[in-house]
Amino acid sequence: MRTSIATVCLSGTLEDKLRACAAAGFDGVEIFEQDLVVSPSSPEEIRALASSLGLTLDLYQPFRDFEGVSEDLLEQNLRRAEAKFRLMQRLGIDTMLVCSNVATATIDDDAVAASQLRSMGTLAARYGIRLAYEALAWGRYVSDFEHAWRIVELADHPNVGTCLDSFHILSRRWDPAAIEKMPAEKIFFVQLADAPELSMDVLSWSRHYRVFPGEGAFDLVTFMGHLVRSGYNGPVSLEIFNDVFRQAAEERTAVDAMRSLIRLAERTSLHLAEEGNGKGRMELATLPGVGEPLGFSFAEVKAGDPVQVRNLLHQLGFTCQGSHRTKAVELWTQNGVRMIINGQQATGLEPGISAIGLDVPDAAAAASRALQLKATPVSRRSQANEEVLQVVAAPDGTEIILCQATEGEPAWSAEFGTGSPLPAPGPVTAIDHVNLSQPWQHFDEAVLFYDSTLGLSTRPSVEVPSPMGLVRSQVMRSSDGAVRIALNIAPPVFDDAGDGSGYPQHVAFACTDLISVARTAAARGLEFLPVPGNYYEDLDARFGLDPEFLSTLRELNLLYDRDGDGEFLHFYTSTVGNVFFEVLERRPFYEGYGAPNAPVRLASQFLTSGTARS
Ligand SMILES: O=C(O)c1ccc(O)c(O)c1
Ligand SMILES: [Mg+2]
Repeated sequence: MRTSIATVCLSGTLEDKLRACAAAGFDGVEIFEQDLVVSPSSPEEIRALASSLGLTLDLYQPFRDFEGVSEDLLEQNLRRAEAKFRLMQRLGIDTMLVCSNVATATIDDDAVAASQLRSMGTLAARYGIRLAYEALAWGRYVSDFEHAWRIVELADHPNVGTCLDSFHILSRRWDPAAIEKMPAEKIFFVQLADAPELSMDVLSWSRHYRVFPGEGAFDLVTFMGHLVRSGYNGPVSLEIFNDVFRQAAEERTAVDAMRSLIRLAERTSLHLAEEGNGKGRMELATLPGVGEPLGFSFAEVKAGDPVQVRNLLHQLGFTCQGSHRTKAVELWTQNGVRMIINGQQATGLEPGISAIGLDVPDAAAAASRALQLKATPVSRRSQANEEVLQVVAAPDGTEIILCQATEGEPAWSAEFGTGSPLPAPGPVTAIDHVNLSQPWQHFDEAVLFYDSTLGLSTRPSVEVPSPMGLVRSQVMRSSDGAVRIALNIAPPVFDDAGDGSGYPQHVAFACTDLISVARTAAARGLEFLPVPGNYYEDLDARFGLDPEFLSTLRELNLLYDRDGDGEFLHFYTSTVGNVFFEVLERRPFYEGYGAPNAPVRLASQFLTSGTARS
């Protein structure tokens, strides 16, 4: 599959964009006219830069409002087109995107549109240029890709073909199966975009909310299946108009973009293996298939001064199982649940979640897959005869450690000298989930990262009101729920550095008896996150709880929820640095995360963090 990307997807100057696309591994780019018009570089310089970067210039776009016009206007439009053909010759680009007229068309007649496109094709042929006619979803008379195709057929000119753009097709819910009926050689170009389900006018949706494949709700795998079966083998190009990507660092966005295409190629290839690929010629690279993660192996908190984190873990029933032979690292356990306190290179650092260890069926394959998906490898300092761990960085910088699943204790735990005589038993049974705050500009990237590299899938996102603004929260989980990672967009008030780091994150432990964990913790002096009295009155109004039970909840600052048959009890510790802990009990078969209680937590954290205005 030849990969391409429109320069409009990225921030920066045209030169910045070209460098970022090349670095991310794209074969080519579409030059968006506006990027060229504002550039101080001449067309020849842009052509030379692209060539030196190994990028082909695949398309010049857009040419607007051409067809369906009066004879006078046609003449002007042809003159305008000819100027662009000359420019394209200087750039060395042979394909121009012509989008269906949205503004100046006055004649709703396919024969007229076709004959005007034919004239344009005859002119283009003199410059060796091909025209790819694209139906914009909000075109005046042509908004459907099959309609655009009928006009191309009527135009019947070798230099006039069509451009398919998944956004315009899927946003209008046209059936992409019709692509298979088109002769592949008349599909001159293909653009891909995904988008979240939104209820708004299609133009605003298209111009502001497109996302890379896999980050939205469109079925691009089926779309690609039809495309491959049509026999198309030209560039597959990303055209993403997105307000956030246009502000984010272009190198990262380009990598995110490439990751989306690599993942889409894999999914398409799997889909075609099931359904058959007809006359498909497109080569689709696959990736090492890896099973889903089986569970959390551990979570790691980095802390310059470990005292506060040690205290919290002790209060929650953990014991120190030992210090690492060679590093300032401690292993704390309870009943097989592992927490690492890492004091290496953490002098002066506020405590915060730095890594998550995931048990995977094949660590080497999982690491290879992640690297092929352009995850950033991380080398952790290790000495001879220590376990070498496979580590990649998630988009927010959290290190993801891919641990070979084993029966019993992992090999690396032998590197910790024995502290406590016995691993402590206790009611805590697992890490239930880890909650990570994401920089706002990398949220979609994070979702794609966890989906593509780890095989976690998304749950519907929720928005939680807090005193700092709405917090968007998205759970990614393995199919059996053994791994759940909740991603939150950090409200900017808490995020001075703009990288999510200012916002507290947490590890949630599942237990079998929340009230006993809370009582032990209280006896050991745990500072609970305080819960307001109003909350308990509301709880009583909603659920009519047994008065004794309600007063226990109130006494211990416990939160409560119910869904279907299941019940949920949980509490939060106070925050140290940037980390706090949650302990929860899922009484069968509660599947959620206590979403109605999230605003209570956020408001209480706001009041106790010193951020509140007095
Ligand atoms: O929003 C637009 O105008 C626009 C322009 C060119 C395209 O290829 C497209 O899909 C949309
Ligand atoms: Mg398009």
